[in-house]
Amino acid sequence: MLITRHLYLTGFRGTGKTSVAARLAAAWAAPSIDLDEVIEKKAEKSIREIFAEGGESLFRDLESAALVEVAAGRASIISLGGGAILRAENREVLASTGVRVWLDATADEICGRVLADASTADRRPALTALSQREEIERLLADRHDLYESSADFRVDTTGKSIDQVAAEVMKAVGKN
Ligand SMILES: Nc1ncnc2c1ncn2[C@@H]1O[C@H](COP(=O)(O)OP(=O)(O)OP(=O)(O)O)[C@@H](O)[C@H]1O
Ligand SMILES: O=C(O)C1=C[C@@H](O)[C@@H](O)[C@H](O)C1
Ligand SMILES: [Mg+2]
Repeated sequence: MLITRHLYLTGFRGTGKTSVAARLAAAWAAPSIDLDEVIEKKAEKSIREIFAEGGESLFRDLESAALVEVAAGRASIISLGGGAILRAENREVLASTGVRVWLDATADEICGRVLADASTADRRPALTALSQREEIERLLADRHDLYESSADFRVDTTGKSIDQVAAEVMKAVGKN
């Protein structure tokens, strides 16, 4: 299937953006881009190293630059970092260049997924001084309205398999 606009997957860490993007890309034979990976490739550093060097503000600057670059490219399935919706300039790029699907999940579900996959926690530096569980709860609550207002569709992933979520995204955007 030929996609004519980007499909952006937004949502908190561990909601399945990268996993679902891979499924959609396979189903539609469309390119899939992971914004966190683009940032790491361009910087030639891991996200953890970028945070260690310049903190969250350096990471957010690199994230905004990477988003502008991929948004200008060929129509793709683009999985975003969990905080890509924080900056207004990013939200404008998303709204004007693609369809935005928010993958949501409860804090319990996210904790379970992140704890089950130790590499996820390792690849994502802490953004607060809170415990992992408290950080997830706090940021989910703080970001809720931004995720909501930055989305054309919301898909609740709690208790669903990656294949089920991918099928719901396809249904939501009207391409099965
Ligand atoms: N629906 C699901 N059911 C069970 N496990 C899932 C589901 N979606 C994702 N996972 C698991 O949760 C972990 C995180 O998934 P994934 O990397 O796709 O999330 P993400 O939203 O891209 O996270 P990040 O923002 O950290 O990049 C992986 O171990 C993945 O296998
Ligand atoms: O939730 C966040 O702010 C982040 C999520 C990850 O995808 C990475 O983009 C980075 O670790 C920041
Ligand atoms: Mg991801």
